[in-house]
Amino acid sequence: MEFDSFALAASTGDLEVTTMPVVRDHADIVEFRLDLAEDPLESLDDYDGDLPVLVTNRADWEGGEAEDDGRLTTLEATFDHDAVVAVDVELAALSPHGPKVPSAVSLRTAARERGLTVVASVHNFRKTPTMGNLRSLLSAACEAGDVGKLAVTATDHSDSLDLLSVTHEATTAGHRVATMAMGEPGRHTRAVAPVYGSKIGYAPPKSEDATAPGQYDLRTLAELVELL
Ligand SMILES: O=C1C[C@@](O)(C(=O)O)C[C@@H](O)[C@@H]1O
Repeated sequence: MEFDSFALAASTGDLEVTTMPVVRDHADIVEFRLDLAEDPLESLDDYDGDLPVLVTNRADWEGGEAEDDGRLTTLEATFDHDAVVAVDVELAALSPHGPKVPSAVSLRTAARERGLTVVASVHNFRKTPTMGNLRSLLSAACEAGDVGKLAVTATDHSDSLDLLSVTHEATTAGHRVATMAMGEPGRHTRAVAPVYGSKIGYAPPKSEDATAPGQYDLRTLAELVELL
């Protein structure tokens, strides 16, 4: 999957949601959060749905539940599954001389050898960095992956405007990006960022199963994006 146009991801730790009508009607892809699943590899083996899968095994140091021990091995073990078309890897794990050990550079090579799309992601659960930092983070993510993803926390609307501006700039420069502001003041960016070029939206099938702060449920986000 190339993510040349907007794709809506049903974000979940439970692949069984793919049988729900709301998911079948509105999702283009499933983001399978391995770190939120009971037995991720077994669930993937049992998966025979039609939706392609983006795999994520979010590190505990980046807001997820996965500890470094075995995290990348589990992630890479999903690559042989036919439904898996894309993988999310944290930018901090991809910098060859970065602080994060183990490094995910060889996992990225393995993903590309199998034709998977690599989403290089950056999250900030505390704040929205300054414009200059947003720009450099997003451009580093675009350099490291096929899609550069930036999820920050907005504390007011000007944070949201900054995020939308860098989304627009990067898209105009020819990059594929996925952006969103987490938290209540940034919520609308989930619907609006696609207008400025963001290529992936994330939403839980049911709002009580949100995988990040401020997410709309899948049906609501689908309707908002469609309307805009
Ligand atoms: O990185 C992202 C985006 C996200 O954090 C969000 O804000 O919707 C949700 C995560 O599941 C996903 O991996």
